[in-house]
Amino acid sequence: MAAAPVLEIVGSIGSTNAEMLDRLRSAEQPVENHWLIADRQTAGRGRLGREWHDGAGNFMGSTAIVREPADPPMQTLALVVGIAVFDAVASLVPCSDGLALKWPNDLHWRGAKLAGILVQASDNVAIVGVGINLRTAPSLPDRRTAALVEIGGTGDRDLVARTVAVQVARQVLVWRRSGFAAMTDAWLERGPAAQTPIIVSEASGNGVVSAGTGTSAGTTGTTGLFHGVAPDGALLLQMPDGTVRAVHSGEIEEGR
Ligand SMILES: O=C(O)CCCC[C@@H]1SC[C@@H]2NC(=O)N[C@@H]21
Repeated sequence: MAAAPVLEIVGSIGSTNAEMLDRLRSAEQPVENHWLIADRQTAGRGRLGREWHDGAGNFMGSTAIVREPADPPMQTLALVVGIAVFDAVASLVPCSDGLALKWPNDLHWRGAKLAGILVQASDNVAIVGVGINLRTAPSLPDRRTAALVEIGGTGDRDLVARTVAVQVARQVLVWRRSGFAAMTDAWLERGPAAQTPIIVSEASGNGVVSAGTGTSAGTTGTTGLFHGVAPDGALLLQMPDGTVRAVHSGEIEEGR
């Protein structure tokens, strides 16, 4: 069994991920199961170079996963943490029916974003950052957002922190013992239904670029059907001609 998590709580900070990366650069030895949690972030980061919006009473925390020689590929960690965050949140809401993972690692409530995960890996350490809207859902021009208290869940940040930390430790243990290939079913049980129409914008470097092979009102990207996730964490997209294509980085939205 993993040791009990240590929660280091700070007031205002730029970004818990950036702080953990700074600690790594200053040769501080990272310890697993240690979470740095901020009351507020002034420079929160999201995937693909986006900003992560700060909100009073929300959960914003990061931890380190230190690579062991026999560990599965680090790029699958983000999906593993997605499973953990799903389970943590599901245990803290009265009914989890509307919760779903969105590839690669967002958590949605009836299509509105509730939580996001940012994994930043160096050679042998992955910094895993988790943001969950507990009390404040930011207003964004391009997406719907939700907060846990709005859906009947807890607004107790420290309870959420403990629950997330325990679930992440649990899923990382499963990942280490069995590999992500053995966890794809667990991800799919929490993810979109097979054959859901989706539009994929593939990422290159830090930004999202359209693959440019299809269009839908106001959106460009590759349109296809959700076909699952691969053992290496890639999204499997079934193309209109029936072939299946693996997408390693990018963004999806539901199509029609
Ligand atoms: O959805 C995303 O794009 C990922 C969002 C990750 C946000 C968390 S909040 C704690 C940690 N610190 C950051 O700056 N980002 C992550």
